[in-house]
Order: sequence, then C-alpha cells, then structure tokens
Amino acid sequence: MTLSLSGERPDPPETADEGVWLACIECGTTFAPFEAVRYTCDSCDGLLEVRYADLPTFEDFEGRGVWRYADALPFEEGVAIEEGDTPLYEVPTIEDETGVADLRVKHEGMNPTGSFKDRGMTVGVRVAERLGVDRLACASTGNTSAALACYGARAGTEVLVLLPAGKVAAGKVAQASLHGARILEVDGNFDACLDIVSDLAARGEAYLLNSLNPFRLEGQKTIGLEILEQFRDQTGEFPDRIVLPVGNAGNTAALYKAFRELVASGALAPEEVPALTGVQAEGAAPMVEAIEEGNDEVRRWEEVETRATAIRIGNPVNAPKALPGIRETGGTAVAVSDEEITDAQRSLARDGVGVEPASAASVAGLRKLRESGDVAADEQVVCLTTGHLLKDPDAAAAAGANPEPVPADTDGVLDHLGE
Ligand SMILES: Cc1ncc(COP(=O)(O)O)c(C=O)c1O
Ligand SMILES: N[C@@H](CCOP(=O)(O)O)C(=O)O
Repeated sequence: MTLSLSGERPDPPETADEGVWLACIECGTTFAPFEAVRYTCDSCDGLLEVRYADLPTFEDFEGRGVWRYADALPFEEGVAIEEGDTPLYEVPTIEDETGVADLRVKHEGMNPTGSFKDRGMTVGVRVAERLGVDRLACASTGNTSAALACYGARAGTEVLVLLPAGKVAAGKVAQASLHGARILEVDGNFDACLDIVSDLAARGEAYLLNSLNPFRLEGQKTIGLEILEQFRDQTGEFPDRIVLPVGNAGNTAALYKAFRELVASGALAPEEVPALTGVQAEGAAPMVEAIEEGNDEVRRWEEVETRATAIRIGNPVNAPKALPGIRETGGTAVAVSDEEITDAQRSLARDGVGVEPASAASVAGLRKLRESGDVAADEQVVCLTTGHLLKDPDAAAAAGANPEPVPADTDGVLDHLGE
C-alpha cells in the first residue's frame, strides 16, 4: 500500500466501531480500534493508522483547541487541559533575512506542558481510558515524558517513563517528576529506551504512548489543521511549505495524514498541500540520509549526538509514514549543525519567540534551503517550533549573554554602564 494524496476513501470494514478502524499501512489488514491493545499489524508488524468512514471539511470544525477538530478524531472529547490553539507568529526579522515572501512560526511551545506532545496525549490517554489499561509508559528525550506524566496525572493513571541518562533537559525531567511519573534513567540512548518500553508493552506491562501508538498521531494531526486555518485567516491563502524538526518523525506522519484526509474529503486540492520539509541535526540525521539517497527504508544510526537533545534519535519509528509525506508533498529534508541551531534559536528569541534547541532546527533548515535555492523567494512558509525555551534552561543560558556582576549602588551601576 502507498500512502498517497490520491483522495481515495476506503469503505469501512466489518471491524469498524462507529465508523473508526485501524488499518495496516503495509498490508491493509484492518482491526477493530478499541477491542484490544495493539500498536502494529498482527500479520506483518507494519505501522497502523486510524481510519474513518466520514472525513470532515473545514466547515465541520467548531470550538477551540485540539477538540475543535473532533470530527477528524476518534472521540468527541479527551482528557483535556486546553491543548492546541497555539499562536502563529509573524517573525519580521527572520522573514527579511531569509528572503521568503511570507514566514510565520507556529509555536507549539505554547501548549500546556510546553510542547506539541500535549495534542497527542489528550487523544492517547483518552484511548487508554477506553481500553481500561492501568499503567501508561513511554520512552522519551523529555517532552513526551512531561506530557504523558501530566495527562496521566489528570486521568489518575500510573505513569512510567524511560529516559536516556544524562541526555534529557532539566525542565522536562522536572515536569515528569512533579506530575508524579516514575522515572527510570537508562544507560543508553532514546532508541534503546524505546526498544525496552516497546518490549514492556508487548508483554502487557504497560500501555505505550510513544508515537508508535497510532492514536497519538491523531491528536498531532491537529497541528496541520490549525496551521491551514490560521494561515488562511491571516493571509487569505494556504502556506506553500511547512518546515519542521524531525526526531521520531511523528509530526511529519501526522501532518501528512491530516492533509491526505482533507484531500479525501474534498476540503483541500492536492496541489494546495504544503510541501513537508524535515530538518534533523547533523549528528542524528537518518531521515535526511534516506531522502538524499532515495532510499525506501531508513537506516538506524546507532551513535547519535546533538545539542538539540529532543531530536537525538537514530531510529525514527514513523519513517514508513513520514517518507511518503515528504516525497508526495514535494518536500525535502536537510541536516543542520548544532551551531546553526543555536544561531536560529538566538534569532527566534530576538523576534520574541523563545524556543528550545530542537525547535530552532526548523528555522536553521529554512536558512540552509534558501541558501541552496531549494526554497524559492516567492514561497509562503511556516516553520514549526515544537518546544518552549524554558524546557532547556541550560541551552538557553549558554546561547544567551552572561549576567554582568555590579555593585549594589546606583553610581556603581551607572559606572558599569559607562554613563
Ligand atoms: C521539541 C521537539 N521537537 C521535535 C521533536 C521531533 O518530533 P517528531 O518525533 O514528531 O519528529 C521532538 C520529539 O521527538 C521534540 O521533543
Ligand atoms: N522528542 C520525543 C521523542 C519521542 O518521540 P515520540 O513522539 O515517539 O513520543 C520526546 O519528547 O520524548
């Protein structure tokens, strides 16, 4: 099966429950959505996708936040704390300097726990309730654990998180801890943590809420729906391109699914779909490698390193959904250095947008693609910034200027200021 923008609408199988079912993206086998815990296909182990008998158009959306898009989701409401409805900012200085026709920044750091993961958790934790599981778990570079801890607390369910020891930013560990998750620090990287937690989930020890869980990506689809609506409200048009940081490739997969569904409902023409453009750090760039080499599979990088710890990932599990997303929308992928990421973080901050390093990768990638000519000057672009500045206070302090010590009197302060 190919995940294409054909506008195809499959008929509901007998396994559908109120017009919702799960389908394998590799072999097409379908499953009832809520009768059993399932993350991948029983027949071929392929990734699963949530499918709907009815697909909404823009006119069907009403209300605010993630649940404005209930008609595109498996439920009417979730375990919610006002996630979504994040700002789409103008960034005049960066727009000027990159020389694109229009540049806006969709700041997902403005979600309740400071990252886009909340959009996935409001749906995923609701599904967990429906399935009646009693322990939620994830592997995390930080943000997933913060969001799961918070939404798990809200649902009153036990949460277990596995983190790569020494590689998670301070703000994120603090969040997971205070929201009451049990935190295990693993002597290995994120991919090793995900291998372990997937194994625990397969043994029935916990319900997995990483983006391998197809319901989480349903919530993350709303980023794409919101961008289209906001950009059209602000400019009268849809953006030509969305540039986003890539780690486990959940957002790339989720945005592509949002656009495929809008095409299938007739709400969006295939040529109106924004080109999905992924950015990775040079030290963790398996998706970029696959795009550059034209590979259908992504090679797992065993050794990964980057200052942008949120995307320090060598085995993007959603690659089979995300690669077609980049290719079919006419997008591309690019790797950026840690220095380029920090420069972009500073530039965003100077335009009033405080983000963590991984988020700034989107702007760093846009800069690089403008220099290479892969992004044209007449394009209308949205850069996705995925997490808040305060998530990683150490990186922010290192990127900013040091405080200057002064004596505790006005003359001393004036002297220091040289006035
Ligand atoms: C701040 C931040 N940005 C980007 C990403 C990458 O997103 P994805 O895994 O959906 O590619 C993550 C986590 O993976 C993240 O925490
Ligand atoms: N950046 C992520 C990595 C895990 O990604 P997920 O989307 O599969 O949960 C994090 O914050 O842990």
